[in-house]
Amino acid sequence: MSKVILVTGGARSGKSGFAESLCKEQNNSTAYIATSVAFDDEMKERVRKHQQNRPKEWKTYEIYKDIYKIIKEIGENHQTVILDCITLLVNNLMFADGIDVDNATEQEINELEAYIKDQVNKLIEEVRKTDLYFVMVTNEVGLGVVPSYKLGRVYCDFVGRINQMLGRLSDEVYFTVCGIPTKIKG
Ligand SMILES: Nc1nc2c(ncn2[C@@H]2O[C@H](COP(=O)(O)OP(=O)(O)OP(=O)(O)O)[C@@H](O)[C@H]2O)c(=O)[nH]1
Repeated sequence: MSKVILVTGGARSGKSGFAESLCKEQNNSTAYIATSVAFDDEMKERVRKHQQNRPKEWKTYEIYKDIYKIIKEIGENHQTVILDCITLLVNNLMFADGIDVDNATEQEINELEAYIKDQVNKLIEEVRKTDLYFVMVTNEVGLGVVPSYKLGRVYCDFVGRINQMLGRLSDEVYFTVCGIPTKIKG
């Protein structure tokens, strides 16, 4: 039976490190799903350090679209998965494959959100068919003020609602503040 865990928190709250420690405790074959795309040199350097610092035995998959399609294969070869992170998955689906949000109609925005939710739902559905210990990292993006520009508001709405959906679908949820994780579900 699978176990699905969601770790949320602000930027630099220690959420990725905590999620990795949960996976290390499992002490078995682990896959790392990276949803980020390194666009600039600073991000490339960040990614390089992450790769250097995680256990050499972990297998890395760099993917943000149709992740559900590789879950069966991952489930056959690994027992544990860390997906870092949901926020960049939403970001990339919005910008790489999505629409010009600033000039989009309400219907186009609703369709884009439905598409991203469908990607996330299918992912969890596939995970539930496996015995994976599946840890997802996300950002708690809505703790500040509501952005004054449309793109920011749409992004916060998408991530907030997808986090709520994942909160419902996860067996355990942790909230990380100042490097301290607190279990808020399970
Ligand atoms: N493409 C790619 N991205 C990676 C890889 N390893 C890590 N990342 C990305 O690095 C990001 C996490 O980096 P950080 O900015 O250091 O962490 P953070 O989540 O903001 O901060 P914390 O809350 O402290 O964890 C995630 O979005 C990952 O997708 C990799 O091998 N390839």
